[in-house]
Amino acid sequence: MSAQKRFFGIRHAVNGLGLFLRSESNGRMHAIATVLVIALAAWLRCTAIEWALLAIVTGMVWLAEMLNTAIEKIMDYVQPEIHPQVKWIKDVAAGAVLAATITAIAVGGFVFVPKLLAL
Ligand SMILES: Nc1ncnc2c1ncn2[C@@H]1O[C@H](COP(=O)(O)OP(=O)(O)OP(=O)(O)O)[C@@H](O)[C@H]1O
Repeated sequence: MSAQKRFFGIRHAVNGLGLFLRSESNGRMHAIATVLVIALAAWLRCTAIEWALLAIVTGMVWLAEMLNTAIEKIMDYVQPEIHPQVKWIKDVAAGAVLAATITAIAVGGFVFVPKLLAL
């Protein structure tokens, strides 16, 4: 792949991130939550491994939410009418976001709660 093609690929991906943040209230919520997690981790002086765990689960939530949003948009485009199959697809995609969020909350709890209790 040429360097120019690679550059434009990254530009489209950055554009996608911007679209998600501008058009989706969930995107802005994730951005605020991410800033809060970073601030809390810095304040509580997390170790490198704790930072890594927080980064992984935060990234997982972003990944799940962005793919869920893309799936919702595809379904609204190809099948705007009510259909049981669309319900199944959208519910399962939303379930992936929930699974990632529960994991992130659990890891956040394991990392932050003992540090907060020790203050
Ligand atoms: N075309 C459809 N046919 C059947 N059920 C649908 C359809 N569109 C939406 N639903 C149901 O409504 C739910 C919400 O779908 P919608 O596309 O409104 O997502 P949303 O409210 O924008 O979700 P999110 O909060 O994740 O952005 C789906 O999980 C599904 O159960």
